[in-house]
Amino acid sequence: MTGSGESSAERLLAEDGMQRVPSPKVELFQLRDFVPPELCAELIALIETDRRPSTLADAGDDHYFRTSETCDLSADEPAVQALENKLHALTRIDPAHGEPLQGQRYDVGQEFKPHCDYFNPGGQDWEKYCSVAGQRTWTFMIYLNDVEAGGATRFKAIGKTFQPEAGKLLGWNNRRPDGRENPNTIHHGMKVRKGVKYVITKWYREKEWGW
Ligand SMILES: O=C(O)CCC(=O)C(=O)O
Ligand SMILES: [Fe+2]
Repeated sequence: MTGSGESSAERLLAEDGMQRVPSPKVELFQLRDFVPPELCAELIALIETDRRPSTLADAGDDHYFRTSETCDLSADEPAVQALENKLHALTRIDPAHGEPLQGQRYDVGQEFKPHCDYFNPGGQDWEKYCSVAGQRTWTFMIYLNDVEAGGATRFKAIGKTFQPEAGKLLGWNNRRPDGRENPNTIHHGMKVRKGVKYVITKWYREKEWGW
């Protein structure tokens, strides 16, 4: 355990099958089959049970910005704990720096418009969301199912699009090498055209989350 909110490219690339997007503009990784099918199914079932409309920091007046449904996944659930353990083994980030795992469900037509996961320093919500735990450091996102059409995640600054694929993990560093926020991490959870899309997102913080 590192005792911090940090992972590293070296650590992630030590994992069999980990692929790094060959761009100097962002530290972005993909790992297929990170979550086995049975665990994906259990996590989907939990999201189905608990979902509610998504909310958003700094959303302004755009109610169509994030139209998916969200669910905070309770760490008391064995499936959630199993995923937390897998993430810790992979990233070595101290779990105390993690926000609770968040599940999302997108129906046909729903999306999460282009955004960065970090909070805007000096933005309206900075004090509210960052005063205790600090900025977001790394994001890890897992697709829980294959989607019939649409639902890809597009990183437009680097021209890279990922297709949903059951069990596939994406991970990226939200900061540049000098520690400032990296706008090249901008990404778009594109509209689902057919079927339903389920993902789980894990965001880590500079400091302990405090729960
Ligand atoms: O659903 C996606 O493809 C993107 C999700 C996302 O950007 C997030 O949860 O922060
Ligand atoms: Fe995001």
